[in-house]
Amino acid sequence: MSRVIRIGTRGSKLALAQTGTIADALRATGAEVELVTVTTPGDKSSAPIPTIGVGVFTSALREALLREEVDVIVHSYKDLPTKPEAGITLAAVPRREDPRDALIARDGLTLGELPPGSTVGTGSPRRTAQLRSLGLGLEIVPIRGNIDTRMRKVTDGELDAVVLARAGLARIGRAEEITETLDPIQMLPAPAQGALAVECRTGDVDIEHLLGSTVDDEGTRAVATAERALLAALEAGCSAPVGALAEIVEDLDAEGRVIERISLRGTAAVEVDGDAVDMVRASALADIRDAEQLGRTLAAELLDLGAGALSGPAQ
Ligand SMILES: NCc1[nH]cc(CCC(=O)O)c1CC(=O)O
Repeated sequence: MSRVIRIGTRGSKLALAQTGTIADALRATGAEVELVTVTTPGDKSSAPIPTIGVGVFTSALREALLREEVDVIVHSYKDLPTKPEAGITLAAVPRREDPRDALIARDGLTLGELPPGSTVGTGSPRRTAQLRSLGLGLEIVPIRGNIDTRMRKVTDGELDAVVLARAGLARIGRAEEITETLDPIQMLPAPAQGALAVECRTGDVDIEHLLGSTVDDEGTRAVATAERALLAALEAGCSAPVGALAEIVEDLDAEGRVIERISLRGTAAVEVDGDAVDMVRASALADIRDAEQLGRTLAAELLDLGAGALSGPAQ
């Protein structure tokens, strides 16, 4: 392709690392690539995300794309609103990193080793609800800021621990400070956590094909589709925090041939007796081509189990 490909990115260390992987992959095909930094309201405000709303990190990038200031934009997939945006195409979902959440605690402690009353920082209603439902007597402290700012609260002794996405820590080179990678049995990640979403303008077929043939990963797209379909269906029916994790598993068909299926686990919070929080959980298996339907079916099951009795945005 003879034109220079302009990739829009937020300026944070994490965003630059994520965009850098896409830029490198495109450069490896011989393309000429330029990075354009876009500041978003989410970078300027320090208000809690549930207050300023989902989309704070993504709308400014999409506006720059639609104004033709850039040709490609890269998001953390989990930060994208579930509602599709007119004029914008999801051109690639690259192979995802480890989707799990991670604990960074003082003195190398694991979750089970933190004494009751320990302070754990997170701004995520999903992480808060799941930590509470573990019944460990932890005190959850709302925090915000970039990954380095959050980690500093542990090194400075202000908090006993923080919970962050493993993928983000790996991308900025701080994964070795993780003291425990949380098992999805205890902590289901956010839908599409660890995955990137690479968008271009609808109709920009050169770019769409280039992205589709260089950085798209079919398996990641399928698991992210299942997780996001679950989130979208629950957003429509409730406002509880939601966790989801889909994985590709090998199974046998009726004739005994090995086939790939998607296994999906989901959780959502339910309020019991005032402020006590419980989580409902469910899981299901489907053909890899039925990812979207699988997400919707599991969401319906969670709603039947009582998901949605809690107020606050799903994130
Ligand atoms: N909401 C902030 C955000 N968006 C993406 C990541 C990490 C990378 C990812 O999950 O893909 C993070 C930080 C975190 O949750 O620890």
